[in-house]
Amino acid sequence: MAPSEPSPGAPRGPSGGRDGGPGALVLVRHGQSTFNADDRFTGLLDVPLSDVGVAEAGRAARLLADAVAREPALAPRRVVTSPLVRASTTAAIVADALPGPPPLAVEWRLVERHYGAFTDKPRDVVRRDYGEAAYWRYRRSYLHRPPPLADDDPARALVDDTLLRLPDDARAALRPDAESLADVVERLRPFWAATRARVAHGEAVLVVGHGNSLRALSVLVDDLTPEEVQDLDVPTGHPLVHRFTAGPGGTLVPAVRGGTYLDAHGAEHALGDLRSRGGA
Ligand SMILES: O=C(O)[C@H](O)COP(=O)(O)O
Repeated sequence: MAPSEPSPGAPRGPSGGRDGGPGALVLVRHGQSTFNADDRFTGLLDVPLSDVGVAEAGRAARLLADAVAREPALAPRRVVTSPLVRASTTAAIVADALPGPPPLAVEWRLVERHYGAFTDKPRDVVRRDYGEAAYWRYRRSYLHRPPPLADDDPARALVDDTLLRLPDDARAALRPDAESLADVVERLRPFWAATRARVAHGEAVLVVGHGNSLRALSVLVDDLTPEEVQDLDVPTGHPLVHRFTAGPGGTLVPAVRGGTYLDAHGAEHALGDLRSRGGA
């Protein structure tokens, strides 16, 4: 994610949680999926974790359990996950390692960005077919939507299958053909408002999502500009802790903009690898 620099003017000090201040937000992108391993666009397809991904989820679980043992205020009272199986499997593995264990809640707003016509396509094929400039624009820009998923595309039935399993309000709110990152930010706003209120009241919340749904959530958490989020990447299976101090009117002031990885060295290594392949 973004370099861990203090936000200008942000008061220092850990999240209070049990001592009366705000709680914490822990973000985890699911472990490597079978499509991540094959370098294919996934979007709304419901693909499982690879064996590497299961191991990454186990590592995330150990990292967070160790951190909670050192700092009990970090213990999530709830785990909120995207309904897609790569995320919900990761969430279950991590939750099982935590005291409680905390209950799992499913939140459709955390599903991955709808990648439109790119869904199910190998990244190198899209790059070849659309050209270098368009490939990067569609992947990294804030406002551009990928070309729409056509009705006769074989991926259409798979995406519809996912959409059918989501609640009615999700189907009404999600664009059926493709999403920009800005679209994902908009659908996450109500989720962040509810989560921010919990954190402001001292709760620690663990959120398990996807490369782009977590990039979009970070826009809201850290008030990132479109330029800042363009360079933001999220490695698989690395817990990222956001701590806050209380701001005016129940707002949260990030103590460290971009948050802090529990395994900073490992996350940096994973980010280098991810960036060498063009990011999430
Ligand atoms: O291919 C995609 O949809 C994204 O780039 C990554 O999605 P993921 O975080 O669900 O792997």
